[in-house]
Amino acid sequence: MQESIPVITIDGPSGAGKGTVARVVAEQLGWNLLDSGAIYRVLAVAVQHHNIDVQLEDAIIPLASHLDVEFISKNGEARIMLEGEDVTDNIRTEEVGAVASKVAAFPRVREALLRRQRAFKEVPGLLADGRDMGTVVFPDAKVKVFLTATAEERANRRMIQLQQKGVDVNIGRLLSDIRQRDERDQNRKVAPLVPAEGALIVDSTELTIEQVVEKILLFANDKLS
Ligand SMILES: Nc1ncnc2c1ncn2[C@@H]1O[C@H](COP(=O)(O)OP(=O)(O)O)[C@@H](O)[C@H]1O
Ligand SMILES: Nc1ccn([C@@H]2O[C@H](COP(=O)(O)OP(=O)(O)O)[C@@H](O)[C@H]2O)c(=O)n1
Repeated sequence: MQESIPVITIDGPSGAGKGTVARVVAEQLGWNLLDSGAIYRVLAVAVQHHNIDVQLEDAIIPLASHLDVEFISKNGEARIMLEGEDVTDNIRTEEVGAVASKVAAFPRVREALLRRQRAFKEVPGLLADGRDMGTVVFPDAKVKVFLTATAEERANRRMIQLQQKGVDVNIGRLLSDIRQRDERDQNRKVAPLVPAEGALIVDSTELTIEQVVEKILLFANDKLS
């Protein structure tokens, strides 16, 4: 029964560590993983590829409904394909993140992506990360977490992450991009970024990845037992 499949949601702002922590927890539990931000990012790349104006909700809806995205494993590595093209790396730029947060503000675009996200709920369980996993997509999830950190710490983490990939970065620009994205994600009319009711709020500013994972696993064990 679909209803009995357990779900853990991790929502929060950019750079809080959601993706990293969700991956580790999913591996430890042997559960499936939904990186919902990747879907919005793929849609952003599709909008760019098809030269669609990012302001035009009506033009983006059909693209969202028929988004030809596949999450596959190639040589043991998780890859993301858009219309047959490997976009795993292109979707991770700050520019694509900014476009993703613009298309994500359209209610009917979000609606068009709902079913696709819910389809990730499969046995033995699901770890879902994003902005509205606990509030809208999986409101019945037994375990909900809101992971955050200061904007300065998140910009710093993003800087280190980009530098490791050999990308030249400006910390001032990163911080202002993160603040703009926070502002858009928190203030949009539909599915704004807010902690779900009953969510465990974890501020990771002063915590290591291992400490965050431990807190979530303890909370999950308690809620699921
Ligand atoms: N608690 C932490 N302390 C230090 N660095 C972290 C922590 N959590 C995540 N990171 C690093 O911060 C960067 C952004 O993490 P990520 O999981 O991509 O965040 P999000 O999915 O919330 O945007 C990654 O390079 C990750 O390794
Ligand atoms: N469930 C989700 C996930 C992402 N998004 C949007 O998609 C953008 C990119 O999401 P992401 O999770 O990949 O971003 P990062 O936290 O990795 O920077 C966010 O800024 C949100 O605007 C959303 O609206 N709802």
